[in-house]
Amino acid sequence: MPPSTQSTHALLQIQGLAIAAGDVPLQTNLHLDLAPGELLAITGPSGCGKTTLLRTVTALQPALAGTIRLQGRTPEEWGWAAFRRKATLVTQRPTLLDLTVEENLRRPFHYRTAATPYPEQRARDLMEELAVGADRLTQAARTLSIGQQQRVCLIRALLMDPPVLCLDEPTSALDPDAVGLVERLIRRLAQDDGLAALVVTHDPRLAAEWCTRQFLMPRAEATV
Ligand SMILES: Nc1ncnc2c1ncn2[C@@H]1O[C@H](COP(=O)(O)OP(=O)(O)OP(=O)(O)O)[C@@H](O)[C@H]1O
Repeated sequence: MPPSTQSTHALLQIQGLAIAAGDVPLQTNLHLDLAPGELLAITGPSGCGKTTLLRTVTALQPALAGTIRLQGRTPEEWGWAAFRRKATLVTQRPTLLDLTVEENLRRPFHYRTAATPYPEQRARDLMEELAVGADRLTQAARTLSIGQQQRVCLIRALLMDPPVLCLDEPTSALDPDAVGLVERLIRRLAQDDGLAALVVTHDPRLAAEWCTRQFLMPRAEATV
């Protein structure tokens, strides 16, 4: 059997996926399904390709083989930009532009593929809920602490309402109180709105308590 974890009503369906660093294969024949509301922890040894999997699933780098379908359609069928809005990566290291927090949050809504206007009140509410504070919307984003920046990156992704979030070590820079706030928010969105997530983590508590299933990725097939 290939390494796999399956669910019954797939929102995201990954079949026979081979992921690589350059052209060196890290994992082959991966099969993963994700249903609405599911939070799937991706765990495994350092260097096995967890981040690479998230980058491949969000169409930021090509797969060596296999198919990815979101709501039944491949990235090519969605169009790359539209697909990335529906399967959105929040990277481990914050990636904020040298602008204010609010300008960063508004940025994705400038593009043609944005279907809705910037949800100003929701942004304020999420800034409060994650204890960054709505008063920081006018602050230069890169002057926030790394933990605050990590939460702003999560808020930026959530404002686009993606059906699938790919979270790479989402709590690595957070203190325990902030971890609790992020956990409560993600679980509520999963329960109430059917948000699904792939969550890469080295934290066994996060994998066991936040997530509804776990996928343990084996060691990389080749050393890069
Ligand atoms: N752009 C790249 N060029 C060369 N090697 C790369 C590149 N990206 C990833 N790799 C290599 O691919 C392998 C997998 O990296 P990846 O970041 O996906 O692992 P990971 O499982 O997320 O690791 P960790 O748990 O340490 O974060 C590593 O050996 C890494 O050095």
